[in-house]
Amino acid sequence: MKAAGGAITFESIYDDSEGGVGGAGGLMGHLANFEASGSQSLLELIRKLEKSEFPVKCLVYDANIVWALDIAKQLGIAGAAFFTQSCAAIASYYPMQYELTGEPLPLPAFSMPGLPQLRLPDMPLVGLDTGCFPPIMRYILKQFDNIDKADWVLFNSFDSLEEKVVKWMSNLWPVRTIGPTLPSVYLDNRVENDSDYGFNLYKPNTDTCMKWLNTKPTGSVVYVSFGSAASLNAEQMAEIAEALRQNDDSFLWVVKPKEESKLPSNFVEETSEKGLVVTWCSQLEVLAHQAVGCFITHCGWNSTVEAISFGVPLVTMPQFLDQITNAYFVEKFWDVGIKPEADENGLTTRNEIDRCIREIMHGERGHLIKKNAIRWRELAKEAVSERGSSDKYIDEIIASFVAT
Ligand SMILES: O=c1ccn([C@@H]2O[C@H](COP(=O)(O)OP(=O)(O)O[C@H]3O[C@H](CO)[C@@H](O)[C@H](O)[C@H]3O)[C@@H](O)[C@H]2O)c(=O)[nH]1
Repeated sequence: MKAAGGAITFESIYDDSEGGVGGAGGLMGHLANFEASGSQSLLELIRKLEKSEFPVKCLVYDANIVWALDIAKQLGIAGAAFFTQSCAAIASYYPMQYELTGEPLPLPAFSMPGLPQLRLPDMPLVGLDTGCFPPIMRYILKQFDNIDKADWVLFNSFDSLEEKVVKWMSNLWPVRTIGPTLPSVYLDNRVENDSDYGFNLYKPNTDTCMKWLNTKPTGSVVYVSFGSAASLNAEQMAEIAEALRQNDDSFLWVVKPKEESKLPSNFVEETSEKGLVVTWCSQLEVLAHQAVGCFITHCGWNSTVEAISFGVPLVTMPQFLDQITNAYFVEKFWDVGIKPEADENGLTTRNEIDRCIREIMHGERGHLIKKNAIRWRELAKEAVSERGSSDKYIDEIIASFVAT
């Protein structure tokens, strides 16, 4: 598949919910408002484009936005659901939808040896909500309401990474893995000038991070980030801080502005010789840097795929939802990371984190994990290279519209 920088144009849809997620109705209120105003605005946009040089042939929508598919169908265009979580995570939610409705599952649930079948009351939602079945879970399961009508079901994954589950899921829907969905400059470098897609990405602190990483030896830095949504409690933040302080390796830690007050006092100043703390960074550039030797992560799916694509070993500290499944696959199936054990109070202690960093950075197991990580990195590249699985699927999908 060929694409040229600048071949993508952007249009916006209108969302009139005041304050967004932070508004009076919170997340659920925002989602309801978004449905009301966003669906109308999306409909108008597609109708406007019908008369343009580039009428819409297919609507690729975040699978969480189920109403987008209804609009595509209403307008007679194709709809492709794009899941932003792994195939395995989505497969683990799927039976819960049937648990909820009481209908029988159309096929036996996907099972992996050692991966427990999640049931509704087990869903780990720490930090998101309380109660065994909060509204957010109901919202997630809504993804399956109309999925049978989607023309394609896409994942930011690749076939060899999730072979068994992709096979299982293909009995349900027209599944295609099209990942890793990273700029080609980080993978096979086939697309010219694509690093920024012609627009400015949000990349704060890049110079600071790159200059600092450039001074560090290969594989010597521990990168720590918990993505955009997770919020650790102060006690857990302190344990990570002390682990990084007592460990001999250098570290680069992304601490979001709302978390900064949870750092032990004077931590940044006292560790400035070996550590850099920033509020955000360009994670792709950091993970691609040869100085990074391991990544302490919450295992959000994007971070997991990115680390796999760059061959960076992981220390996993999942917080909720799919992150638990991702961490499980990282350790047990792909063998690219280690999960520190939490104590009886759910706290992952400084000594345990430190032990895992040492093991990954300098231990025998770490050596094997690094080798595996490099193998997965090659498979990720292969998937998006000419005639690789993801490349072929993208061609197939595009060809299906060109033909119509
Ligand atoms: O300093 C940083 C930190 C993160 N990132 C990027 O931000 C994204 C973070 O995504 P992810 O790792 O998936 O974490 P979350 O933002 O927490 O993702 C939410 O959405 C994911 C996809 O649905 C789920 O897998 C997670 O559980 C959910 O928390 C990645 O692309 C990172 O490269 C940066 O660029 N700079």
